[in-house]
Amino acid sequence: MTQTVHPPVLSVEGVSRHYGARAAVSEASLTLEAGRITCLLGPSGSGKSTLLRLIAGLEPVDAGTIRSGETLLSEPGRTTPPEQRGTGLVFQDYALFPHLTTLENVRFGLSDRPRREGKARSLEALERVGLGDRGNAWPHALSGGEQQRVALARSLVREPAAILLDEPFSGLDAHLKAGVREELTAALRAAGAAVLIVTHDAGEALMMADTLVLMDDGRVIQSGPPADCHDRPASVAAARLLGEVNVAPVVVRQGMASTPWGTTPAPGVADGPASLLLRPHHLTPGGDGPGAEVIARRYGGAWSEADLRLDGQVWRVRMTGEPPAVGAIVPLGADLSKATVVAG
Ligand SMILES: Nc1ncnc2c1ncn2[C@@H]1O[C@H](COP(=O)(O)OP(=O)(O)OP(=O)(O)O)[C@@H](O)[C@H]1O
Repeated sequence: MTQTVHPPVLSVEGVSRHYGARAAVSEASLTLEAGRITCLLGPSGSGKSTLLRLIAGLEPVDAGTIRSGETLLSEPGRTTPPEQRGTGLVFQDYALFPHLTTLENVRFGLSDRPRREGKARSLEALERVGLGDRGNAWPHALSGGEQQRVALARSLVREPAAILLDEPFSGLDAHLKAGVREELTAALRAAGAAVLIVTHDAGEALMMADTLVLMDDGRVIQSGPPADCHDRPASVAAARLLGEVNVAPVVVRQGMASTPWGTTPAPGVADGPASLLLRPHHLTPGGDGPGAEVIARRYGGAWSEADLRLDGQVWRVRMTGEPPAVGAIVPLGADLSKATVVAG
């Protein structure tokens, strides 16, 4: 079997950035690989944009290093300027020049090259994002998604080894987002560059990323494939970043945690109080689980929700079909193979 190789393009190791006494980014590490999309996800103020600016070379690091292969790009006291880093940046608002055509906007990225070469390469970049026939269009005549692809083409035309995008879908209407996301993902994958996308939308990150990097309070709290981060969260904060989760206190003894459904492994968690994490769709009313009281129900069409109380703990359950009536006592089952036990 052949294995796809994704060479590291950018290595960020232990970088920090302070504003006054406050650390916006603390000892963050990540690796961007060729042909792979990494999504940086975190709540507002967690340091995502600051980390992106450090990687782009728009700000100096206070600690740590950023390297491209063997080349050192950032260390305390030394920052290679953005235009010399081989990194393309796509801003939130696309920042197209309204008085330049689509082709001229893209060619602007190559204004240091001979005119003929610049034009040929710009056309090629527009073709790569599916806009080869829109070179003469003015930005205002393009949809939001098309403008975004022009911004991407302007970045791609310089053939960057890495492309950084800050909240690329935030300016788009909800009904456009899914389509634009697919188009942009396809164009980015076709380009073969290492891609970093900053977002605060968990659904978006889960769908787009090959690798997720979760940030909270300036720190990287978990990174890995989306399904691993979702199903095996490293902490309560990491679990909450990727969607709703039940958090229940449990006690760990000799590597096993006791739950209302029996014991479950708690690898690496010290004996004593800990937290059991279970997503609402891994709980089901019915079967032969212990009896729980329905205290709330929300019918939602394809998916419905109910809150069930069991031994003083309220569990959020997500199910297909109608939820049971409020006040009913129903058996509550859990898929313990999907449970995670974390410290704290
Ligand atoms: N230039 C600056 N001067 C002072 N503080 C800053 C500056 N830039 C960012 N901060 C602070 O650093 C922290 C991280 O900000 P950052 O913009 O990186 O977060 P974020 O995760 O991108 O947030 P959002 O999703 O809201 O854009 C915040 O507390 C912010 O107020």
